[in-house]
Amino acid sequence: MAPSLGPGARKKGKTSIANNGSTASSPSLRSKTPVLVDDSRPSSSAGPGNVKVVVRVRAFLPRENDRGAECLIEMDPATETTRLLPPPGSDLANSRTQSRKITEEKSFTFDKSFWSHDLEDEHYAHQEEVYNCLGEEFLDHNFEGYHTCIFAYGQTGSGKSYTMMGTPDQPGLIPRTCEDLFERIENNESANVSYSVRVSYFEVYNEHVRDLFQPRTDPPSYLKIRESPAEGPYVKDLTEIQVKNYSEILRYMRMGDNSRTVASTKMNDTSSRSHAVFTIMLKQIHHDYKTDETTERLARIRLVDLAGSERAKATEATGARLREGGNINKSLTTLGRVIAALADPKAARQGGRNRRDVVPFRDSILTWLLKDSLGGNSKTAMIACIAPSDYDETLSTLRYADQAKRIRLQATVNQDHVSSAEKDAQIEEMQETIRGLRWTLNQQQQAAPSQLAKAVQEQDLQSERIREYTSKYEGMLQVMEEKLAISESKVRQLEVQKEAMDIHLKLVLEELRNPIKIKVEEEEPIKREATPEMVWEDESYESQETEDEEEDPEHAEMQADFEALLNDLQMHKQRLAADHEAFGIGVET
Ligand SMILES: Nc1ncnc2c1ncn2[C@@H]1O[C@H](COP(=O)(O)OP(=O)(O)OP(=O)(O)O)[C@@H](O)[C@H]1O
Repeated sequence: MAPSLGPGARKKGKTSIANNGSTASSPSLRSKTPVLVDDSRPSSSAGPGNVKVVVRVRAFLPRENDRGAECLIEMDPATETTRLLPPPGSDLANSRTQSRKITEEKSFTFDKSFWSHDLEDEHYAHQEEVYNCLGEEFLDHNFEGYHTCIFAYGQTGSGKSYTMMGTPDQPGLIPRTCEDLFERIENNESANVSYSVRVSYFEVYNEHVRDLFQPRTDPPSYLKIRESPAEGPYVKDLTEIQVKNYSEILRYMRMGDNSRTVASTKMNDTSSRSHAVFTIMLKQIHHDYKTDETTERLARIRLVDLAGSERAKATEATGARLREGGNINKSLTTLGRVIAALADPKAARQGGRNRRDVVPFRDSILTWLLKDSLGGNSKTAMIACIAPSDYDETLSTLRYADQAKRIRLQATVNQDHVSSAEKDAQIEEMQETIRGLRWTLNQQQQAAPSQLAKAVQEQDLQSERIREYTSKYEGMLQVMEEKLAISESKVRQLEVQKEAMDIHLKLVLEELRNPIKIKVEEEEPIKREATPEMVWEDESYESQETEDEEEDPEHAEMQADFEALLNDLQMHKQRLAADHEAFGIGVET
């Protein structure tokens, strides 16, 4: 059996893009270990397991119109080729390029080129098209159980934030992904699948990580990075919020976005001075009522708006802005070195430990945190955003993008089988740890005055324990919520079965009350009149039929099944009510 875990199907009327040929129901849900994707199958134009790279050029901004800038970009929608033309001699903004006298036409081919330069053009790519061509395909992968990452790269003011976040009128890839995600969840009527969606949002500013779901403090509070063998590098104590619907996720997204470090520079009125990482964790929990087995699929959706590379001269930055710019450029240079190392076939061939040593992930916070998305278990896409009239910066962005195309990834379906007993054991273990932590905290609070000084010294240790206690407690609540979702799914499945049984029983009873009369051929009565024994036999048969109606074993068996089902349903409803009471969650049963 391979039930569909989720509404992986795309909405009607949207641009359809080939994916890896995998479906939501394959590979088998029973597998305990992650399943490796078959890279030999035909795939999208990105090639199997490679980073998908698209390019988008924006329209002129008022300052570019004012200087009479010329568009240096040409795109061919048929071949997905992007051409960068040399700037005209009269363009002072490109004077640095001309002084070197090495400007020439350059041509690149990517998986998709979005022409967003001229609104009047028939090929103009709106926000919706960018989502339909990229976001939708990546959300399909998430429902299949893959981690994904989409990051926007480009010089300052090239349209990264516009593409990722957009405006209230022209929402970008992040709000569209959130909307489609909840639309798919709500449209999935399968009684045996439950969902859990959690979000987090952080920024990397001046090589520090800041939680965008926490209010700003003075001095600012920064988070630490840890690495786990299973998950790789992660941000410790980062706020993760469970969200139930689109409006809720939108509210948190806006809240985090308003908290981002933004400043006005000469190149961009609202320039992002940090790299922002919006993460959605999608968990699909499939429960099979008949076997009482639970399978979980986890997908991490990472949407990254990088800060833009900038030339200090062009931005005319000084002081804090200059320092920010320096840090931004430093981490982007490291990103460039990481991409170059990953794209290098020699480094890739080394594999294993050596390969990791060669790639300088640890040289910046950004690359360290994106390690998994760039060189590991993820399907990843890069959106190279370019301005229409900056030769040098655009060439540098296109070269980055060209290198990124060659990075091969090892995406696997993140799927696990968890029995009810294992979940219970997990909760029990967590409760035990929490009890222990609570006891230690109480002991410290009740410490005698003589011990107080020592306790003060241990303040750091204690706040660390409180943080650990809170995070364990939140972890336990999450597992309990998942258990509750499974119980609710059981009740839903039983109700569906009961409904089907009700209809079936009604039909059977109806048929027994009004049996279908078989039309007798005209010549038969004539025959019967001739043989009275047959009339007697028929009568006997009729009376037998009446007895059958009363004692039909099939009917009795069905009745027994139905009663057992009702008992089951009653029992699960009682358990569910008890769970609700135990977890203090007021949900109608
Ligand atoms: N496709 C587009 N259509 C219309 N306007 C756009 C488009 N792309 C960008 N813009 C406009 O260009 C300006 C700069 O865009 P944006 O802020 O997204 O750049 P950025 O690359 O994020 O810059 P930074 O790195 O400095 O944060 C904004 O005013 C934005 O509205």
